[in-house]
Amino acid sequence: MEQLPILNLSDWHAGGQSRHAFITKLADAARRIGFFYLTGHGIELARQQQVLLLARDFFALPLADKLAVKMTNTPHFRGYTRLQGELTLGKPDLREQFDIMQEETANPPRSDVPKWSQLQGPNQWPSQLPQMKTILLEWQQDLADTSVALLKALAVALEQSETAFDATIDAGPYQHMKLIRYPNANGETSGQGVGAHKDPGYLTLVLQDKQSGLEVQTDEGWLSIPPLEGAFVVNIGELLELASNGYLKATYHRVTSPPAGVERYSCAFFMAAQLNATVPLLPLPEYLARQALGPASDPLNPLFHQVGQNVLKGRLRSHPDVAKAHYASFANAI
Ligand SMILES: O=C(O)CCC(=O)C(=O)O
Ligand SMILES: [Fe+2]
Repeated sequence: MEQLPILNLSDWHAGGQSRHAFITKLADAARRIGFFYLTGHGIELARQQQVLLLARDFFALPLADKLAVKMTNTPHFRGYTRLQGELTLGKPDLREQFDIMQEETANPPRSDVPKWSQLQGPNQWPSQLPQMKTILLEWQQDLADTSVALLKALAVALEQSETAFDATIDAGPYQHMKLIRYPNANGETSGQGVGAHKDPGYLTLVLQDKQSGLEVQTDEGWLSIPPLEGAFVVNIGELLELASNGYLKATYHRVTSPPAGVERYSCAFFMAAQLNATVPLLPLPEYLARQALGPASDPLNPLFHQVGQNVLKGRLRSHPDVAKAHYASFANAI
């Protein structure tokens, strides 16, 4: 079975022939597989290792310390989710995670503002790891910059202006990241680290430790994506599939629990349009439009051009405990 293509982002920044070759390779990977490795992004190996180490330190804290920053504390979908606290395909995922988004102030809940404005708010930080806030916020910003460069390259690959998506991210793209720990299945439960899903946003960048487990759906079955030192695994999200009328592919992927005696750590970063944006349907030239099959949307996750509503719906479905605690009347309505 084939390997994922490796794209070097410094080719995009170099311009000229290198940029041209990068765009051609990117268009092919994003259309055929929806996944690729990214190198040349300028984020040093030492920082990648630091973030994975931080994940280890955080998950090694006593459960009570982790629960002090649990996601259900607030309506903003940030903080700690314990093992099996999240659902994919209606089934609990065998992973624990710590989520942050942009550091923001909360909007007072009011009936005349959209419900998704409650996604915004402050992050929760564990007092035991005082360095965590600075490290992760800088990391998140650097990954946002990297993903915006890729978004521009994808616009060019679709024969659009580099600025085609700018209006949807001009107040800063939506940023969301998770530290994740996957324990081994221990023979007790299914090995669903995370069930098969598509990511909802524009682009996802995943950093894996040395342990495989990520798998991508292809015509020939599930393709394993082993870690490649220094590289991020990048995938296309549903908003890009939607914007390109299905020319770009948001691909199903999943994580299988590691074998006995092993655990797996990863850090996933999700970039989307800003919450108040409406995602454009790009006017593809005829020769590309002919190959656009229409978005093969996940029937369990209907696509919304309106980003805030789309993001909130996904979060409510993944985190039923937060939905119950903070969105009770609303969750029933969608
Ligand atoms: O942990 C990984 O490698 C990927 C996780 C993932 O697909 C997700 O959280 O959306
Ligand atoms: Fe994912």
